[in-house]
Amino acid sequence: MLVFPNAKLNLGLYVTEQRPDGFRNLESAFVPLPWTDALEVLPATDNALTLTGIPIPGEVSTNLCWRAYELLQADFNLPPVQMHLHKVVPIGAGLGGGSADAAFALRAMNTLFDLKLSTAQLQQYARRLGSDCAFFIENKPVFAYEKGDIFELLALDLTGVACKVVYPNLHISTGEAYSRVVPRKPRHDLRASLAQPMETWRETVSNDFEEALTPHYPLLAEIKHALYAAGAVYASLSGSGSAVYGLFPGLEMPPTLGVRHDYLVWDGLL
Ligand SMILES: C[C@](O)(CO)[C@H](O)COP(=O)(O)OP(=O)(O)OC[C@H]1O[C@@H](n2ccc(N)nc2=O)[C@H](O)[C@@H]1O
Ligand SMILES: Nc1ncnc2c1ncn2[C@@H]1O[C@H](COP(=O)(O)OP(=O)(O)OP(=O)(O)O)[C@@H](O)[C@H]1O
Repeated sequence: MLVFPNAKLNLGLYVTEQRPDGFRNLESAFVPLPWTDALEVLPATDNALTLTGIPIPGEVSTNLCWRAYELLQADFNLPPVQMHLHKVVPIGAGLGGGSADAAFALRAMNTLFDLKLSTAQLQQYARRLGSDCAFFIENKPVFAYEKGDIFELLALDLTGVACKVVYPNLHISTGEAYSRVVPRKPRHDLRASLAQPMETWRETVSNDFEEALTPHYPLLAEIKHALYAAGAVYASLSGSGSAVYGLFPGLEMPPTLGVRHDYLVWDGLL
């Protein structure tokens, strides 16, 4: 079975509270971004995970696709699988790429082995693999809260909006990013702000990681500025970075951007 795990963008992100379990509560909106990896999962006689594309740090046995298999294997005594992951979405980008691989692996095995797990059950497994992971089970625009893994569906349709994502070849680890943010009350009601026209978001929809990380990584502000200068109606850091995106509603494709040629750029329609 061949699946294409897509990335996500965060529209607004408020880190609101330190939790007793060491994590933070947050409020954010997640939307799917059609920048994808490719993952093949096949029943096999021996277990294997092979990798191509962008190198993934760490042992293959710690890969989130593998950990997804092990979670289900422990409960359902699955046969061996052969998996191949072709990695395209940059890592440490705030795009949830690793989480998507894990969620799509869970979904693929649910189908392949006819496990009959419900959406809620798959989300429960996904939560054990990472805070972002559960989003990719339904993969629809949501308002997310608590650890970023409890959702309310959002009536926000950005389908067809031209988007540009710039990854400045800078790996920001999620843990490091959180350690730089001091939790505080949300500055705006995110759901109310997102219900207003996109032209207003620049003033009302912000990402707490952007303010905390920009003094350490000024290039994040430079990219955002370049996106606005090119005509973006809204631009922001995604998640804990380092990818910065711009939205260009009404265009068939985002304009070209004068950024460094070693930056990785994704252009397309949401
Ligand atoms: C920044 C976001 O991408 C926004 O969507 C997510 O909150 C990150 O989710 P993720 O990459 O799946 O993160 P996890 O693998 O669950 O956690 C990595 C590390 O980030 C911190 N972390 C993560 C999520 C959260 N709600 N609070 C945290 O403090 C913790 O230090 C944790 O050890
Ligand atoms: N399939 C995978 N793809 C990417 N990273 C993986 C994968 N499996 C395990 N990892 C580990 O997860 C780490 C990446 O997590 P990180 O949270 O920084 O990035 P991400 O999942 O790409 O996106 P985000 O920054 O939104 O969480 C890597 O350093 C790698 O060791």
